[in-house]
Amino acid sequence: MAPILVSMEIGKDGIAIIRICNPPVNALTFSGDDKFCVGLDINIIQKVQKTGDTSFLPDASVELVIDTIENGKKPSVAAIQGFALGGGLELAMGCSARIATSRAELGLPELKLGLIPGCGGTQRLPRLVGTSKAIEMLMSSKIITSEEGKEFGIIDDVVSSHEDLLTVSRLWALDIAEGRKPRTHTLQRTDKIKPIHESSAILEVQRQQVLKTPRSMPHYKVCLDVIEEGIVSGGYAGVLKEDKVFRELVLSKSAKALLHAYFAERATSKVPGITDCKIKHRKIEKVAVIGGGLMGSGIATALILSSIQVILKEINFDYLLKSLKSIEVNLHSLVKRGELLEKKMKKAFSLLKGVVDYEEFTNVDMVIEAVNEEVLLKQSIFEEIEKICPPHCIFASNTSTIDLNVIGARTKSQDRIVGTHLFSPAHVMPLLEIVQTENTSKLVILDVLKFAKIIQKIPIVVKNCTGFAVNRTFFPYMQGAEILANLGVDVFRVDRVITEFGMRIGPFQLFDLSGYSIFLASVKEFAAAFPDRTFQCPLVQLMMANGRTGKKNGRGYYLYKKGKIPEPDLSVLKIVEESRRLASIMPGGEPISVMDQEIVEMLFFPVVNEACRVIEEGVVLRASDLDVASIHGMKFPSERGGIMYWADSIGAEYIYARLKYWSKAYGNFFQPSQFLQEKATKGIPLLEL
Ligand SMILES: C[C@H](O)CC(=O)SCCNC(=O)CCNC(=O)[C@H](O)C(C)(C)COP(=O)(O)OP(=O)(O)OC[C@H]1O[C@@H](n2cnc3c(N)ncnc32)[C@H](O)[C@@H]1OP(=O)(O)O
Repeated sequence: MAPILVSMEIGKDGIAIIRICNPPVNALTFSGDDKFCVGLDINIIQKVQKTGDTSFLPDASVELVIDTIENGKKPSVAAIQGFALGGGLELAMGCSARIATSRAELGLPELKLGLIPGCGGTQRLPRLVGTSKAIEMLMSSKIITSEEGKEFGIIDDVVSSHEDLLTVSRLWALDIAEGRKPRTHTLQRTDKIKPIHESSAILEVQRQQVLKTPRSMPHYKVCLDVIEEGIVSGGYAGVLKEDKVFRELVLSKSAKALLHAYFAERATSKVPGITDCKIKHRKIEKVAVIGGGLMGSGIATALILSSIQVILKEINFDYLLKSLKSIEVNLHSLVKRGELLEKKMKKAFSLLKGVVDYEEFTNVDMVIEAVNEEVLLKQSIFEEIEKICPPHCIFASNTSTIDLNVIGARTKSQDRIVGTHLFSPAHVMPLLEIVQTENTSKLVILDVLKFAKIIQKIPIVVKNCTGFAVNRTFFPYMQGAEILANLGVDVFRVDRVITEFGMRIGPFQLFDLSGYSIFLASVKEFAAAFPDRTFQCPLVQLMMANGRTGKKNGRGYYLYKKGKIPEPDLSVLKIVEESRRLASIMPGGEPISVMDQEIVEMLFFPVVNEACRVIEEGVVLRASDLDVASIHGMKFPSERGGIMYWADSIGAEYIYARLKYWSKAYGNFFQPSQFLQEKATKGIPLLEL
């Protein structure tokens, strides 16, 4: 690791400017060129986790932040630009004042990494913004703007430019040093902290919330305990407890898994042969979206929120108005949830233009087709846009199943065709699967990778195949649930066990939410591509024949009523019985008996198995891409590190043995892949290629 450059320069006014430079993001440093500090160097955390030796962690909490900065002889002022995150914001909160540029971003995201702040953040944040706000910021790991920071009480002054930052910070330092402004010691402040009984009540409400999070996430509750220690016994005692807990948590199972997920996510934007070459990406400023249904309107929402100009095309004015309305609803719901300012919503909406023809397509940089999954329709659209769009324009399809070569078969622009598979709702779900065919140019992939960054999506670059990486890998999860139901396992028990494992909802509720007809269309595609391992299950058709369409008509495995939590509909059990009779896969005609753990394994081991095939076929660049895909595409619990990390924590040998056993008992669906067998026999982790 290169040494961190520290410089100190004393100006004529007697104010010393300390700069510590540690590119690219100033990990636990004061002030580099464009980022204040993004917190403790995460590579150090990784080193501690690999070695089990916590002595690699800096002893900064008391000695540096309390003794030197907060209680030192001279007052200090934090001049913040870029990011002040984690330990970076904690250093700033130890200063007597904080000045930030208007574009600076602040936050304590440690809980996202399975940790709690370790430099006094659990103590100083409540003292600056009040207990409730501090808990909200900590629990959500949310990053806020400097304007919000000022409103909440973290930031003392916001300046409009980089040039003003040092000038204004210097003035603040002089004013404090010469007594014109008070020198504050955040840790000693009590004005924002409510009396103990009121604070305890706030903390108790949060504890009840935390109980709802998976058991494998201890740090949420521990964080509340540490905040409480500071309220009951004082800030200094709180800092000491925080330091102790931080060091324990670094080595916890969930922190290791979450850090793996963090590094896996970082890796996805690095594509050998593309991002390491000297190709320069082009700007994507104006995008046409074709089709304004659920996906298209979600995509348009995501784009305008990222300041991209959007032309939304529908086939007639009726449909167009509906699409524009959906986008408006999407934006309003973000405002209502406090995730978007009214002003920004208006600006976003002004970037949208609805059309019913191709006239406006002459100067777009990219087209994203998001119409129904009909091959002929998509082919004619691509043929049409090739005639109208400029030669640099990228032709993207949001298809989740159809072969991109088939979609682009009637064009000459094979090199410009790419898959941009977003997940619904597209303005909320963070994953973007970028599908490259053998003809897609490197430049187009590079452009779409940059585009992903602009629209704040996590990209994974995958090869063209049925279901691509995410749907293909997770299709067996839904099929596994159907098999279990037909083997005699209660559908509601399956959902309960799976949510206890950490999935947000169980597979049967997922059937209800995603819609039965979409699932049936996938079964058709998968049966054609992988006939040997696709289970033809009568259950979904039976549900539809009984007038159930899931959430759409309020009746599925669950009953859906506006504003109410979905309730299991026990009358569905008769339909499940009928399916069991038709499928006839119960050994000896009797329901099988399984432990809860086996339910988890029978659903997720087939996923691991398919993931192995996806890796072997080179559909993904690295096995850890499937961890990212599982967390962000399927909501696999991040504290388990993703599907492959979780599989490795169990071991390929055990997974192989279980699949082999089930394949003999229940059929080919469970047949272990060659890749898994090899890894199991050689004892090599699945993440190791
Ligand atoms: C004691 C304390 O309480 C404990 C802590 O502080 S724990 C650390 C808390 N801080 C964080 O979690 C911040 C993590 N970083 C981020 O969220 C994002 O990187 C960011 C929002 C700061 C910047 O995003 P962006 O501008 O898109 O740049 P991004 O590509 O992510 O990062 C640039 C490089 O900096 C690295 N980096 C970012 N944060 C880092 C950190 N805290 N330590 C070491 N490296 C870091 C990234 O890995 C990346 O390296 P790479 O190019 O080799 O992959």
